Amino acid sequence: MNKTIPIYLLSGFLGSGKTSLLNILLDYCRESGLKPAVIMNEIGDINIDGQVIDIEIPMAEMLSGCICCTISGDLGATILDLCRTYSPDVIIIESTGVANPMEVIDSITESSLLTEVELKTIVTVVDVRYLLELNAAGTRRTLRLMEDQIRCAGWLILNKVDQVTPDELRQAEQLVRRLNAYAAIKATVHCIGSLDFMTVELTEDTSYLRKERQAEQVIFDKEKEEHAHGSGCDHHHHSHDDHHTHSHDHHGVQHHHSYDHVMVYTHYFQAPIDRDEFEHFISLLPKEVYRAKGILTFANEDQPHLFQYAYRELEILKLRPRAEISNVAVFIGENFSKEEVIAAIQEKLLV
Ligand SMILES: Nc1nc2c(ncn2[C@@H]2O[C@H](COP(=O)(O)OP(=O)(O)OP(=O)(O)O)[C@@H](O)[C@H]2O)c(=O)[nH]1
Repeated sequence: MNKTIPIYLLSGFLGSGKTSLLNILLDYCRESGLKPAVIMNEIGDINIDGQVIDIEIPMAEMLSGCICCTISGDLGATILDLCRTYSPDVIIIESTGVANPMEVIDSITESSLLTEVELKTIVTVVDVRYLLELNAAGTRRTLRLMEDQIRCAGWLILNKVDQVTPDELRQAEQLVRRLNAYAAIKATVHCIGSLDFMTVELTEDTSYLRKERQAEQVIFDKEKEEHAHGSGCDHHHHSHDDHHTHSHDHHGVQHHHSYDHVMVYTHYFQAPIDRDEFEHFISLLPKEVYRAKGILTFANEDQPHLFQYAYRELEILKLRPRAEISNVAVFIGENFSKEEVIAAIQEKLLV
């Protein structure tokens, strides 16, 4: 009999730490002798994060869209293809930071009709400082998406706790607990120590999601009548069809897309750039560009570098990429002017 392949879905807003968690999970798989396969989804047209994944690990890239909507139809086919080609012991999906996990569940459920896969759990990584900032500012759209990601989780990783005080961490814990009364919560730095769910889930049959979805169908009918609440995957009273912003229509309820307020600009550099000038350029980025990442060749350095910029923090690491990759940077944010970014690149970096 075929074994059922567990799927873990990593969720969380842009820059929260999903790839950091993915790398920890992959290390765990290697140490445990498990054969993983990875699906990486990026809203940009290039997979920067995938370059740090071990070349031996089968990886499917789903680019230029979000698996929760624009390319959701491809996810089932991608899962099927990975299963048939590699027979992995486990599949880990890293969704874009703007994905609404409930939509992804639909695609995974569809693929489970075609092959023996089961969504084990959704792990949502939360940047605690950013969550508190958005909550204090009452910034609706992004906050709402983050809240949906939190509601959907079976596990919640409160990450980047090095950037908040103990009191702020308590506030964040209370906030996420109000949104999700049932998820296990772990506070981490760089997602370290967040592996409990993998070890627990791999040995148990946690079909809580399936059970909830059956319950949701019943509740949905009731809620449609009441048309009462506006959000989420709350484990008790969630209705899949009324919880978020999405562009298509489910059961007659119109939605807007979760991430159409998020913009992406990809810049291909024609020549190596000066590292100091690059760091200066990054420090001047408008606050509307809250996430950037890329692979860069610096002048007078032979090895390429991976750069990560998330909410004013820049990190640059040497890299041995999986594949030959261009000198490229992806800028992500809300309502920023691509022309201004291009002009700044030309002025400050002369490329
Ligand atoms: N200070 C601090 N930085 C962190 C922590 N966790 C991750 N980072 C940094 O935050 C940046 C983004 O981390 P990623 O793991 O790439 O986040 P992500 O969620 O995969 O990002 P996207 O794929 O763009 O959505 C990187 O520079 C990380 O090194 C943390 O706990 N503390």
